[in-house]
Amino acid sequence: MTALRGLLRGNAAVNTRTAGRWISSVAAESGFSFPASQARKGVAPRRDPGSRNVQWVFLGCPGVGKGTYASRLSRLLGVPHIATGDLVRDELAATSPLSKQLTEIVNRGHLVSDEIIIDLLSKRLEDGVAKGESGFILDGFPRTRRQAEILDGVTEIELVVNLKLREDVLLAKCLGRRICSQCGGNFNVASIDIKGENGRPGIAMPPLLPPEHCMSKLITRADDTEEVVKERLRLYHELSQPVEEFYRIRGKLLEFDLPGGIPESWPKLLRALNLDDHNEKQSAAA
Ligand SMILES: Nc1ncnc2c1ncn2[C@@H]1O[C@H](COP(=O)(O)OP(=O)(O)O)[C@@H](O)[C@H]1O
Repeated sequence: MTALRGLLRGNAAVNTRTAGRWISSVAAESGFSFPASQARKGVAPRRDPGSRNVQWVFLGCPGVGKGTYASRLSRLLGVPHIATGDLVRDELAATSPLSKQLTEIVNRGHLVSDEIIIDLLSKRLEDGVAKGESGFILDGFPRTRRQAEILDGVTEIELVVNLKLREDVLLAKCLGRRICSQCGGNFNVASIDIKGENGRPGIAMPPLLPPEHCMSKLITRADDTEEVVKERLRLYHELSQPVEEFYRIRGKLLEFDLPGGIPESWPKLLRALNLDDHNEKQSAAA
C-alpha cells in the first residue's frame, strides 16, 4: 500500500528528520510505504507567487463548524477542502466488506484505524494530484498525535486553525445537523440563543436552513444521536490535546473562539487569518 503518496508529490516541503524517523517506524510497524527518494530530499515547496496553495489543517470538536469554514476558505483560496469524515462516509455508502466494518465503528462514535484513514486520505490526495490540485485544507485529520506525526513526516503544514465553541452549543449543533440526501449540502436547524451571564458572553447562532427544494430531502447522520455525539465529544477532548500541543510547540496553532454564527464569525476569522484583503479583492473581481 502506498500511503500519502500525493502529499509527497510536487508541492510538499519535507521535514527530513521526522520523515526519516517515520518512514522507518512506519515500515516496521504497519507496512506503509512512502516514496523515500522524495521524502529524503527536503525540497522546499515550489509556489506560483500569484497563487496561495496553502497546506492548512482545521481542528475542532464535532459540531464546531470545521466543515463550514474550511469549505468557505477552500473556495476563497482555490484549494481542495478534504474532510476525512466525508471520505469515511463515502466508503460507508459503498457496499464493501470495509464499509460494514466501518459502519459499526462510526456508529459507536469511535475512530477508524490510522491505517484505514491514511489509506482513504492517500487515495483522495492522489486523485486530486492527478486532477492538477495543489494545496489543501484538511478537516478531521490529524485527530491523534500519531496521525499528526505521520503528516509531519511527509509534508509541511503551514497553519493549524483550532476552532472553539462552548460544549452546550456543540451538542445542540450536532443534533441540529442535516444533510440534503440529493445535493449533499450541509445545513443546521438548531437555533441557538444563549444569554450572557456571570461575565460569560452570550452566543447567538441562527439556523442554517436549506433552500426550499432541499427541505423534504433532509437526513440526519446516523452518528448524530445524543449518545454518540457525547461519546465523540469525549473522545475528541481526550485525543485532541496532544494534537494541539504538537502544533502549539511548533508555533503553528491559531486558536479561534467562534463568536457566533457565520455572519459574525466569518469576517473575524478572515481577519485572524490576514485574509480580509484577499476576500475584498475577490468580491470586487466577481
Ligand atoms: N482522522 C480520523 N481518524 C480516525 N477516524 C476518523 C478520522 N476522520 C474521520 N473519522 C471517522 O469518521 C467519523 C466522522 O468524522 P467527522 O465527519 O469528521 O465527524 P465529527 O463531526 O465527529 O468531527 C468519525 O467519528 C470517525 O469515526
